[in-house]
Amino acid sequence: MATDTKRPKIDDEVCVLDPLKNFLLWCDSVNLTLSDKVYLSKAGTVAEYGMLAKEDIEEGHILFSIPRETLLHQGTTKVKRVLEEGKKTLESASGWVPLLLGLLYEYTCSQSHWKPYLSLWPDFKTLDQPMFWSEEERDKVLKGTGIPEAVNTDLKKLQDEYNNIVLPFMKSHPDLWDPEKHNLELYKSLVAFVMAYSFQEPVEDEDEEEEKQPNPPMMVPMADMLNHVSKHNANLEYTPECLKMVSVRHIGKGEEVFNTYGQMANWQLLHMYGFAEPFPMNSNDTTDIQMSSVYKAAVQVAQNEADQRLLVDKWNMLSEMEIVGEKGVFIFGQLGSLTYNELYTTLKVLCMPVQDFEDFCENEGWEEDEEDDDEMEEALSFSKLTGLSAEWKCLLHTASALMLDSYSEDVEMDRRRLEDQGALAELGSREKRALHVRYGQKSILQRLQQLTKPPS
Ligand SMILES: C[S@@+](CC[C@H](N)C(=O)[O-])C[C@H]1O[C@@H](n2cnc3c(N)ncnc32)[C@H](O)[C@@H]1O
Repeated sequence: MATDTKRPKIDDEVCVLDPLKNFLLWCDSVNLTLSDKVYLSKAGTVAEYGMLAKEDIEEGHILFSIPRETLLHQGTTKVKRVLEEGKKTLESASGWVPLLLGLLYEYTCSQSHWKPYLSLWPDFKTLDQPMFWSEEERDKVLKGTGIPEAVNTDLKKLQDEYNNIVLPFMKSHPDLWDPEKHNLELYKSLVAFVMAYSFQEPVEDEDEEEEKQPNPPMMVPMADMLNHVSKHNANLEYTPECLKMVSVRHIGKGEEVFNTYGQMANWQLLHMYGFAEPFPMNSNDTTDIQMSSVYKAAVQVAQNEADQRLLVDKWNMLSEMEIVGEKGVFIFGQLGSLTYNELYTTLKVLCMPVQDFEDFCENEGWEEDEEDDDEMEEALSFSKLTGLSAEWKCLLHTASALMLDSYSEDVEMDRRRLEDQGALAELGSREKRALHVRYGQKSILQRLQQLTKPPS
C-alpha cells in the first residue's frame, strides 16, 4: 500500500485542466498499476477515452491491475455504513440503488476519494443511450428493434426507484444528501453511467442446483476506460486481491485494446451503451422473434376452425409448461436459433396431430426417448433449416415475415442506405447507429426467410 507521504499531490486545478493526467497520478497513489506497454488516450480510439498499445503485446500480458480497495461500490463508498444500516429499505428490482446512492454522494463530494476518477466525466455529456433521445425519435428510428419498449421500462423503473426509495432515504439523511442537488436528472445520468460503465463480478457456481443472487454492480476505475468490440483482445480477471485486465491474443503496436462487455447483440449495445458495431462486424448480433408471432403464424396457416381451436389448447399447454410466455422471444444468432430447446418444442407441439397432442397432454410432456439438446440445436441451425418439415418451415417463414413487417423502414431502403456511402454520410449519428441495429436484425430474419421459403 502507498502511504500518505508517498502519495503524489492531487491538485484540484489539474483535475479540471488535465483530468487524464490527474487520474493517472491518482492511479499511482492507490497502487493501480499500468503496464509500460499501454497508454490511455482520446486520440486514435473508437470513442473518447480508450487504451492503445505502445508496442507489440503478447497473449496473457497483464495490462493493468486494480487493487480491490480501489473499486467503488456500496461496500467501499464513504456512505457505506448508512447504506448497510438501510439495506432492507434499499432493496429494489434492479439491485442498483445502494451503488447509485453511493455515486450520488461521491460524484458531488469535493473531498471524495474517487474524485480524480469521477472527474473524467465532468457532466456525462458523452452518454447518448436512447434513454436520452425523445420518445418520438426512439419510436421513429428504432421501431421494431425492441429498444423503445426496453427504454420505456427503464425510465419507469428509474423514476419509481428514485421517488419511492432514493428520495425518502436521502430525506432521512440530510447530512449526506440534498434532493435539490441530488435530483432526478442527476440520478438518471448516474443510472446511464452505471449501465455503460459498471461491472458485475460473475457469481461462482460451486453448487449448480442452488440459484445464486447476482453480485451488485461496481465501478472499476481504468477497466471502464476500455471500449468494446465483439472480437476483443483483452478480458477482466477477478482474483481475491485485485482485478486484472489481461490480453487474450496478440495486440499489435498502435492497436486499440478492447475489452468485452459480454456477448452483446447490437440492440443491447445501443440500449445499454449507446453505440452499435457497424454491420456486419458484430459476430454476437441477434434478432428476436416474438413467441406470440409464431402462434399468430400458426393461426394464420390453420386450415379450419377446429385446427384453430386445437392451436389454442396447444398454446395454453406450452404456456402452462412455461415453454412460451406472453412477452417471450425466440432468439436467432448468425448461425441459427439460440433458444433451440424452446423453439423446437413449440414447433413440434404446434405441428403435432391431434392424437399425438392428446398423448402429450396425458403424459404431461414427452416420453423418455425425445431429442437431446445437440440434436435440437443442430436441427435449428441455419445450415440445417432447409431439411426441416414443410410445416415447421412454414411457421418460421410466416413468423419471420410478421417480424419484418414491424420495423419502421423496409429492408430494401435500409440496404440501399448501407451500401451507398453518400447516403450513409448524410445520416445523423443516432440514425446511423439505429440503422446498423435494424439492418443486423433484419438480415438474420431475411436469412431465415430464404431458408424456409416454400418451393415455388
Ligand atoms: C466503459 S465506457 C468506455 C470508455 C469511454 N470511451 C469513455 O471515454 O468514457 C463505455 C462507453 O464507451 C463507448 N464505446 C465503447 N465501445 C465502443 C465502440 N466499439 N464504438 C463506439 N463507442 C464505444 C460508448 O459510449 C460506451 O457507452
